[in-house]
Amino acid sequence: MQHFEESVYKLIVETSTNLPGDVREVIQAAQEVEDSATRAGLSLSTIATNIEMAENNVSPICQDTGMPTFVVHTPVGANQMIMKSQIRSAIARATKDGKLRTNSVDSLTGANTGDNLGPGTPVIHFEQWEKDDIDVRLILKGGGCENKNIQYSLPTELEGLGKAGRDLDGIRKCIMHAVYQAQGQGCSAGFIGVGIGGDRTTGYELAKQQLFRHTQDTNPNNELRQLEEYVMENANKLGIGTMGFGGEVSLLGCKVGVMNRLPASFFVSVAYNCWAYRRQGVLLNSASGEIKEWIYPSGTGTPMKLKSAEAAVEAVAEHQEESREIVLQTPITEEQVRSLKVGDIVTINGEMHTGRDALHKHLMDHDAPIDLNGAVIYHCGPVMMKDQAGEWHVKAAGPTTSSREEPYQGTIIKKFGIRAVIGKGGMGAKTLAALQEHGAVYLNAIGGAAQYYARCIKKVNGVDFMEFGIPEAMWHLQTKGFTAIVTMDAHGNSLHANVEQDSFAKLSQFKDPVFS
Ligand SMILES: O=C(O)C[C@H](O)C(=O)O
Ligand code: SF4
Repeated sequence: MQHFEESVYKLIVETSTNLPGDVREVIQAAQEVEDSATRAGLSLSTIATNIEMAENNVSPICQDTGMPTFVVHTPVGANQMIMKSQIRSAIARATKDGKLRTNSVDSLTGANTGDNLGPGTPVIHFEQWEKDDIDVRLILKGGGCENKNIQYSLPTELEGLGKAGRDLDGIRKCIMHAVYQAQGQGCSAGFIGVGIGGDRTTGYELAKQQLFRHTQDTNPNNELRQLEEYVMENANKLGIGTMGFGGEVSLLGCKVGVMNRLPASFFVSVAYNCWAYRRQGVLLNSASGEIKEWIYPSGTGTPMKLKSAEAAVEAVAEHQEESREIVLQTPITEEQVRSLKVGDIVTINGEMHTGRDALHKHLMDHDAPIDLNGAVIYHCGPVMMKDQAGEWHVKAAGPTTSSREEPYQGTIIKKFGIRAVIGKGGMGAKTLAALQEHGAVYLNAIGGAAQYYARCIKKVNGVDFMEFGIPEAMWHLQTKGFTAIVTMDAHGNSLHANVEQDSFAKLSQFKDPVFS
């Protein structure tokens, strides 16, 4: 087993940096369906570029490298304690090498352990099997899509869909609702794993297990196969689209599993995974620990179709009446911001500042360490590495879900004179009102495009609040050519509110029984 740790390290690096071939195929099919001269089309081409960049740079596809979750099958007699300790070492090494973000945080104090190790992280499930080899599978599922998981207890009443009973049709309604409620916030278009039955814990486990299936497989259970096909055909009629921008493709995959339940309970558990569907596996020789084969097709065999960023932006600006291309230099003035409208594609040059949960909470009752008048705040928790000269470099830096900052954002815009907030998934009514009152905009960046945005960051000018940990610190970043779309403007318009309303109206077409 002398190679076991090295093999697990290779598995982690591959999973984080090279999206598997079967996942790429599905994203390519979505690109075919979606009109490229739309916001959704632009997002998909950015995603395609990002996938290629991650592979070439051997760097994280998305800065949120998720909760590392291993499922290991071992022959009888294999020493699971040694494997566990070597998996932990491989995780720490991959973190040190910038292949994983420091993602393990003390739930009570917020302290980051700095190496992805801590109570409950990483997650490792062992199973014994009759075979001689060791099968190690890993999924890196990020926090934003994890927040969009949902569990239903049947029977229940679902908004837009009515009663969902304890039968296949009730399950169907839950799944349609699950896709609707995620909107674009889990970086749609997504993949869902569904677990029918079990208890609250095993139901979610079953749902997550489905995400280990091959994207092109067929469910051996005939009823579930029909259900999967139904969902794939109909969920895309909701019109949520990539990043929740509206569009033809909202869901890329649906896999359903079933297990027994207690007479009193009937759970339908849904695990929502973003497009950055990072899962891979290796079959290892149990004597040496060397890799015998990879379990899912390598991404390298399925290159993404690329379009230059300029061409993609121009196509949208040319074909969408409401979209203009605008370049802004920071600091931004109130007048500049008030001239922007939903649909505009904005390119930012100059300094921006990262800030997420810890910073927003802090700024509510403290001063900022720098002048934020006219500033751009970027909801982002990057992957950072320090070189030998002590200089910081950005390894991955896509946006995080903005809605978590909804309780604070309006107050902070007002208090510090911030003119633009960049994030993903949109924000709520309170922020929209603050944008209008104080003169600011919300810009939606493409979730998961962490390499694409890292390339726009030319220099790290400084950092404050390192005590919050790397993802939560306030990084001052010098950017050039950072492009995002205005989805909430200073005139009370919100693309997110519109798409949510439209998709809600569409949801009710799935009210009538299908499987009865
Ligand atoms: O934590 C992050 O950087 C992103 C997160 O996965 C999210 O989708 O909000
Ligand atoms: S930012 Fe988006 S792509 Fe990245 S982990 Fe979160 S949900 Fe997934």
